[in-house]
Amino acid sequence: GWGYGPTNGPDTWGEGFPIANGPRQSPIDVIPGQAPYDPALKPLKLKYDPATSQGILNNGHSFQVDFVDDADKSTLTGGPISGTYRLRQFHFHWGASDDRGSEHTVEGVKFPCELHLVHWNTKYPSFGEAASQPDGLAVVGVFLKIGAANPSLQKVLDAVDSIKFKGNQAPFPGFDPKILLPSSLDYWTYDGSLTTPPLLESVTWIVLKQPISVSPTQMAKFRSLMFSGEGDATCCMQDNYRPPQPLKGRKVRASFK
Ligand SMILES: Nc1nnc(SCC(=O)Nc2ccc(S(N)(=O)=O)cc2)s1
Ligand SMILES: [Zn+2]
Repeated sequence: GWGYGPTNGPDTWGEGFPIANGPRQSPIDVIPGQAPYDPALKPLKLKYDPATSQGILNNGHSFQVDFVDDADKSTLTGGPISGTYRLRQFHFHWGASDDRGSEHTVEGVKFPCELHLVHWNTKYPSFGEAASQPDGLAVVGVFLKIGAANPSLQKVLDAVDSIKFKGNQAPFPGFDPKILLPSSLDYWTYDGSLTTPPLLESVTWIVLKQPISVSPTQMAKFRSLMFSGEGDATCCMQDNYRPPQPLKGRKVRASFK
């Protein structure tokens, strides 16, 4: 199956998923000077209930924290979207070294890691249904920048030893993802896609301008995970990011001046 290696990585995804060369693919390089302030954009409203956090899973491509999404308890409203989107999961993308790892870039600047909080539009009956609709998903992207150790992030990283291999999962109750967000919710927004197969063009991207911090030691913790199952030889889960894709005429808007 698809992955991030030399024989199954992003450059090969178009073979199995032709939409890889579609008109609204993600990630992109954000160029602030070409992303005008749009006064019509509303502030982001993120209301997360820690009681909805459920488990943490190594899915062989990243690791994710899954949320119970059978009620409007952890939601995203406002911002560029209309209606209510429910939080389903969050996960990360990172590099083998601190000079790369993010999916979105800012004027070519790569960050060592990027957090994605994945939400789906409740006008559709399920995540799976929403994932195939042009307004079905909304993903909040947060850059991680090398600096002081991040105690909120450490709560997630402390669980990583229990999910080292593909398919490993563990309970992860009572976690409030709001503590992972930066103090400013200023954002860039554009119409895009899932950044991994099936690369569905159903995502309203909301990329926060302000990064959160991560220490080099914390980055090493991300890289201690494995792409492979127990017993397989292959090495560390790292460089699990897709590079920026062509804008193809899309406009990026800013929520801030
Ligand atoms: N009917 C369907 N069920 N599930 C899917 S795709 C599962 C899924 O959540 N994929 C996913 C892939 C990439 C991203 S990302 N990196 O945030 O763009 C988020 C989510 S399609
Ligand atoms: Zn992602």
